[in-house]
Amino acid sequence: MLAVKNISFAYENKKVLKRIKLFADQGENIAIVGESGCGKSTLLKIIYGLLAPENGEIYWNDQRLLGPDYNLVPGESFMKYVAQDFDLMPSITVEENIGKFLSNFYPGKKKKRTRELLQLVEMTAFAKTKARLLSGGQMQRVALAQAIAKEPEIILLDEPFSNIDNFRKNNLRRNLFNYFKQNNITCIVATHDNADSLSFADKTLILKEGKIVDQGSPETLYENPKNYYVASLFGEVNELPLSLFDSNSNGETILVYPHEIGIDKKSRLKATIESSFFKGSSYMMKATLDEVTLYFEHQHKIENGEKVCLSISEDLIEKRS
Ligand SMILES: Nc1ncnc2c1ncn2[C@@H]1O[C@H](COP(=O)(O)OP(=O)(O)OP(=O)(O)O)[C@@H](O)[C@H]1O
Repeated sequence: MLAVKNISFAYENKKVLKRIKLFADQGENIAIVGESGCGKSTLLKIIYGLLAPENGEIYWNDQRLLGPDYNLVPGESFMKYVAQDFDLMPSITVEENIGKFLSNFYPGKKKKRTRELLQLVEMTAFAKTKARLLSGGQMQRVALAQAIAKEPEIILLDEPFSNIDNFRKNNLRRNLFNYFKQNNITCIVATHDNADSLSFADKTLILKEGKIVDQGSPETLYENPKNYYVASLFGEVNELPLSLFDSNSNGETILVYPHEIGIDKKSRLKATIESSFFKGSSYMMKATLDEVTLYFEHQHKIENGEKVCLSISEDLIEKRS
């Protein structure tokens, strides 16, 4: 188990992390999400041992991780870290870049493992290509293969798919996160990508200005967001005055995702369409309702200026208010 206990950190006198607590079981996948600059990368660097915390302790099982003030070479043998800037050796091939993390003692075993890793990150076709000729996304895939070459017990990933095109990203993400589960590798991933934090995380931690403001299963955080900040990390969300639905309300607001708003001719909530955005499987409609701007999803495009009656289920209003 990874136990991060009350970590605080400042760059010179700029406080960046405040009393962070994080626990991850063996094989657990934890996503750290939050706005840019909230301290996600800094937290990973501290866990890995690149930065020394001002206060607090980190343990892997019963072993205290002492950090850069005690280790000449950062990191521990059971832990790997893939940063946003991956440093491959430019003048050697992809397979050599991966192979340099494997033992030369059994050449047959090394070859087989390199092949496996190339397949996992879908880079087999580039095995003989020099690293300097790769695109950013291809380099990122090689860096991921390097990190898992020796089967770490825990892996720290900083925006692991940020340079990878959508075409490959979904498959690669499934392959890797399944691989971690199958091999019981603990994974801590700092991410802006909802698919990482919603679809694959066992637990999501929400960071704001260096503090954990909420944590829980992705379903719980998504269904019962504590506030607008939490909900907005998962995508578009409306913060609507409760007075739209309940005349007795006292300035309270309610969070509603666009797909939770429907059209119902019997509803008294009459809105005017302002614009529409094609999203592939649906349209995101921008509308105004009593001078409030809101977004809702609809299967078909509706023309600007048209009036529609919108509805939100009473159960949802009760749950979120
Ligand atoms: N080497 C540094 N020296 C001084 N300040 C730094 C340094 N690195 C990061 N910071 C500051 O610390 C804060 C946290 O940065 P960090 O990179 O951890 O955020 P992040 O949540 O990972 O951001 P992003 O999502 O944009 O990668 C930011 O305000 C950043 O400007």
